[in-house]
Amino acid sequence: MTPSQQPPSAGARSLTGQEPLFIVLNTGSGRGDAQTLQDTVRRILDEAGRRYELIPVEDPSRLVESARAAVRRAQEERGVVIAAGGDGTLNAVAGTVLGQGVPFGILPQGTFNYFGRSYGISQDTETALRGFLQGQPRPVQVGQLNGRLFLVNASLGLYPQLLEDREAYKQKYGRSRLVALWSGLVTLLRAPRQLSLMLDYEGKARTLRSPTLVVGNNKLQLEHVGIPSEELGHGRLIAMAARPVGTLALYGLLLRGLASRLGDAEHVVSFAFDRLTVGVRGRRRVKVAMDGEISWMDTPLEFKVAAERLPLVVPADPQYLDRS
Ligand SMILES: Nc1ncnc2c1ncn2[C@@H]1O[C@H](COP(=O)(O)OP(=O)(O)OP(=O)(O)O)[C@@H](O)[C@H]1O
Repeated sequence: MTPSQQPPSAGARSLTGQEPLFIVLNTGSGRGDAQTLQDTVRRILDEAGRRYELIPVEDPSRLVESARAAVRRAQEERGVVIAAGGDGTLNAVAGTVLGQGVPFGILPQGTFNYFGRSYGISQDTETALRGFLQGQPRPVQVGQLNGRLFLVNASLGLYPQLLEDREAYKQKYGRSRLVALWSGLVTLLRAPRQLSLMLDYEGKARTLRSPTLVVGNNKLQLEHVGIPSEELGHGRLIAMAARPVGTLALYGLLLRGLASRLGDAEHVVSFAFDRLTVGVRGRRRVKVAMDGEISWMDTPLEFKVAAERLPLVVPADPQYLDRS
């Protein structure tokens, strides 16, 4: 049997430490210098005597194409695909890895790095890479929106707007969590539009007027905004929406959310599901954000837990675990 004929679950095979590594690296991610990052990766892998190929991507519109080529090589040579970048980059590479029988490693380089942080994978490249070198794959749950993967969250309405404005602020004022917070406040000063949502899940149909709907697959982020996350990860995702409130109350609610106390608010509805269909009255297409990247999608939207798990390589030795 050739590697490409292996069943998809073979991606969770144990690593021997001899696999060649195909590293897709977004040179535009994070605040650090991409050259320093590449030098660090080369130094550690040369020292460890590992065979590897660095695939730097300068134009992010070519990320998926580069990731597909890396997956093909990894299938042919029983290798591992590693993504280096922010959650957007990890999303693009993970989307090509899922179901292909190839283990997946990450070197988080973004601003928030919710995905890596929730599995204890360090934002420090050296620690993350050393952790990878002695790590093993673990199957992790990912979500899908209309068939496209998300690692951390997928959303529509106000939340994608917040992200789009944040990106514009980032271009102007640089990358920091403070700039992200400030741009969020500015977005809220413009009156957000209410959406008429028709939700269908677990055999229930309900309608909801809300400026935004966010579906989360990340415990850390849910805990950060104060939403209960116990049901997450057992084949369930968590949806959050603001109940219909006046504009002024909405500002209060969203400010509380930015201050990490969204879950306290009686105006937030959240529920767990394995499959959720969302219609949006009067809209055939809506703007959505998936792991921070914005795109347009046809309605109705279908959110679900992906049937396949992603074989994420996580550090086996606790000295490399980093939850900061
Ligand atoms: N799937 C994708 N398709 C097109 N462009 C992408 C994709 N993923 C990321 N990008 C772009 O690549 C650049 C780097 O994104 P990435 O999310 O990797 O890092 P970041 O922006 O530093 O992280 P953060 O979102 O945490 O600030 C951004 O300009 C982003 O828009």
